[in-house]
Amino acid sequence: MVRSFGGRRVVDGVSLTIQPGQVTCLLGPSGCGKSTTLRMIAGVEMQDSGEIYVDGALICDTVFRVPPERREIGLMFQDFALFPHLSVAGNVAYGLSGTKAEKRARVEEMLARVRMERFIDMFPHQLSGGEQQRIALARALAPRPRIMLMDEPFSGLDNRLRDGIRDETLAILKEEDTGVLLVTHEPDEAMRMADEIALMRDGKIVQRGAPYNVYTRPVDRASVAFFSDANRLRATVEGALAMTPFGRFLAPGVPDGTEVDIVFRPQHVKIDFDRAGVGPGPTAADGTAARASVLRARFMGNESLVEFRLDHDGAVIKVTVPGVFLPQAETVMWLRIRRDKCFVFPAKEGM
Ligand SMILES: Nc1ncnc2c1ncn2[C@@H]1O[C@H](COP(=O)(O)OP(=O)(O)OP(=O)(O)O)[C@@H](O)[C@H]1O
Repeated sequence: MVRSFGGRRVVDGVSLTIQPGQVTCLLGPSGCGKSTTLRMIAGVEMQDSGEIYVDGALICDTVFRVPPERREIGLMFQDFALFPHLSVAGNVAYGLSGTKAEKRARVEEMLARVRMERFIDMFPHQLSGGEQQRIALARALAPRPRIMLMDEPFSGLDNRLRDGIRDETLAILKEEDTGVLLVTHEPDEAMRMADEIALMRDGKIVQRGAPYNVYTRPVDRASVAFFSDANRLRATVEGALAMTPFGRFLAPGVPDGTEVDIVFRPQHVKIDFDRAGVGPGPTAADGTAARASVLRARFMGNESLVEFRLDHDGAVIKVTVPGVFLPQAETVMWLRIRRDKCFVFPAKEGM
């Protein structure tokens, strides 16, 4: 699908398949086109080109268009948007067809599913944020949508509530066997919820896969950096090898003279104390140790973040260590990088 605003391609050739019972997370930084993609699928935004199918049936191309309310798509957005003048029962019944008794039965079933039966005659303003969120889920699922579209549905909730509600929501969606497309800019949320992550940047999906694969086999440096802090060493390739203070890295197929970035996460750096100016010897798993001095160290709760300055070229390397580790500034130490956790990417200008 493609959608441009003012000559800028905000969604640029996005193609997605959502499977029943599976949660696909469209993950990316603010403004990359996630919501616009979702809005086109929902039918509240028209694509410039592209087609949308539900269960093999065309629901929208640039000529033909099933209206949003007939797409059998459930929607859930950040602000819940419950109807304030309708009771909980009225909200959940909205969008249901059938006799009064059938509607009532489905409302009761859905409220039981979200453990909100007691609230059936209350009004939205009498409910907490978490309770409203559950009603919004019940309302969206009541008509048995074939796909659920969720746009940052948990971002209005406070942190402590969020994890619990996320897990509950996920369990209910799985029970209902609904296919879900969930938009989020939070990697943690995507890792927690997704069967598949579609990583989006500048209107394009740059990578798709199970959370583990997207995290451990990123396609470029920006993808590494999107999930966590990322360290970078820039090096020039000679004879398919990139020389760094941490030893040589393989750069197969990269022409001589090309610059590459060696990228690694702070949790994959090992620290050793200096022993009379000597560090640990080189190993196949961790390469060569490089001398560095502590710039600053901060306690982060579960871990400590220590920033080092490399003797070699003054580059700053971030290292996380579980628990409390707060060495004094200027302490000399030796750093090694876990070789199996490093990525070698072509260097990009300005990055
Ligand atoms: N109706 C519109 N008119 C003009 N520009 C728009 C319109 N809707 C979206 N845009 C622009 O398209 C880009 C993508 O917006 P979109 O809301 O899809 O991003 P997003 O990835 O969902 O971001 P966020 O997480 O901040 O919601 C933004 O730069 C936005 O300003």
